[in-house]
Order: sequence, then C-alpha cells, then structure tokens
Amino acid sequence: PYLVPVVILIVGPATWVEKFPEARGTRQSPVDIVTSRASSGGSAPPLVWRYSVNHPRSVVNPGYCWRVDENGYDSELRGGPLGSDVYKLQQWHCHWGSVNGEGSEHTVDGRAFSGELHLVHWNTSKYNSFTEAAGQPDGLAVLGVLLMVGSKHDELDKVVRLLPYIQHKGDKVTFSEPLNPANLLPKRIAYWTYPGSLTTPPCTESVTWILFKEPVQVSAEQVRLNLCYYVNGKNV
Ligand SMILES: CCCSc1c(F)c(F)c(S(=O)(=O)NC)c(F)c1F
Ligand SMILES: [Zn+2]
Repeated sequence: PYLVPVVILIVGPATWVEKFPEARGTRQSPVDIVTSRASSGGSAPPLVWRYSVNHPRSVVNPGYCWRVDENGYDSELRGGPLGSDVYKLQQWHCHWGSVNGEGSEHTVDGRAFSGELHLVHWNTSKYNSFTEAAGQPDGLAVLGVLLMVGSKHDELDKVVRLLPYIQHKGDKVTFSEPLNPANLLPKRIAYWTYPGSLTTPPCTESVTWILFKEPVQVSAEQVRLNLCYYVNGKNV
C-alpha cells in the first residue's frame, strides 16, 4: 500500500497562542458564566448610556461577522463597573454560529445561544484613540447581548436587510436610516461583568465585559440570513 502524505492544517483558538502571546493570559474571554458563582453587584452605580441616532453608519464585512462602524459620532457609556471613566461606542458587531442554537461567544451555565451582539466602547477619559485604548487593561468596555430565536427584531433588521450587499470580505455599505443602538439592548438591564479580553486575535486583555442577563429575540429568518452569509466565519 502507498503511504499517502497527510497534511493536517490546525487553525483556530488552539494555535492562537503561537502568534498571539496574550491568548496565554489569565483573563481570556469568552467564558462560561456559572450563575451560582456570580456575586451580587453590591452598591455599584447604575450603568448609563447615550447614543446618537441620526448619523450615517457603515456596515462592513470584516470576514468573520458583520460590523457597524460609528464613524466617530458622539456617544457615552459610564457607571456600573466602569468607575469614573467615560467610554465611547466605536463599533458593534455580531457573532453567529453555523448551526441555529449555537454561535454565541459566551455561554450561561453551559448553554450557548444563537448569536451574540457586541457593542465595543473605548475609554475616552484616559486614552486618545481606540487603538491606544485597545491595548490597555481598562481600555475597552463591551456590552454583550445574547440572541435567541423568537420574534423579529426591527432595529437589528435595519442591518440584517443590508447583508446581501456585503457578501464578500471588505464589502461596505453606508446607510443613513436613523438607528438607536440602545434599541438593541434588552429591556431588563441586569448584567454580569468581569475583566476579560478580545475573543479573537490579538486576544488583548483590555475588555471590561458587561453581558446582559436577558437574551434579546431575533426571528428565525434573521438568523438564517446571518447564517447564509457567515457560516463559521466564512462567506457562503
Ligand atoms: C483591536 C481590536 C479590533 S476591534 C474588536 C473586535 F474586532 C472584536 F471582535 C472584539 S470582541 O468583542 O472581543 N469580539 C471578538 C472587540 F472587542 C474589538 F475591540
Ligand atoms: Zn465580538
């Protein structure tokens, strides 16, 4: 019998440590939220946010999800675990899986959700740019919203309906329809918070994670549209 050379290409999180040493760190995300081990927030001040609504936004296909850039327009996130610093929304993006019911980055008591929305903010009280903040332990604050299949999400649909126009990595479409990122958040704003990292390379440990407890509903069609375009991070 002939010896057939077999090349096994190993990619993915297990190899990230070779190129991105931060991935070997002590505050790596995502994590499984073990609800029984979460301590109560005590006397933390309320988490408050304000976003601009009527400004042009662009939806970009970075190759692993879709991303909406805020193009520098004004916004504020403060309070909660963020001390006295004020953070500004830089971009928001979504993670979907290849199968419905999987795809969230975080899990709760071992349960995955159909997707996870991330609103990425940077610390404007201490740093001069997003890039600078992204390298600092208190540089970023990401609001995480768990997505589950249910009723159609009208605000998110303003982006989902544009996905057919950005099917290839690098594609970008700009829209000026009014959109309030606050409408992407759940009604109940109870959350878990922990110091963590980017969940993709360079896995920098610069993220204060704020993960809302209440999932937000999106329709099965909205999940399908996302899955059509980003299966395992690849456009199909
Ligand atoms: C220099 C970072 C590139 S911007 C970025 C990102 F691309 C990303 F994906 C996440 S994530 O929320 O950790 N989701 C993986 C972030 F927080 C980010 F800031
Ligand atoms: Zn993300």
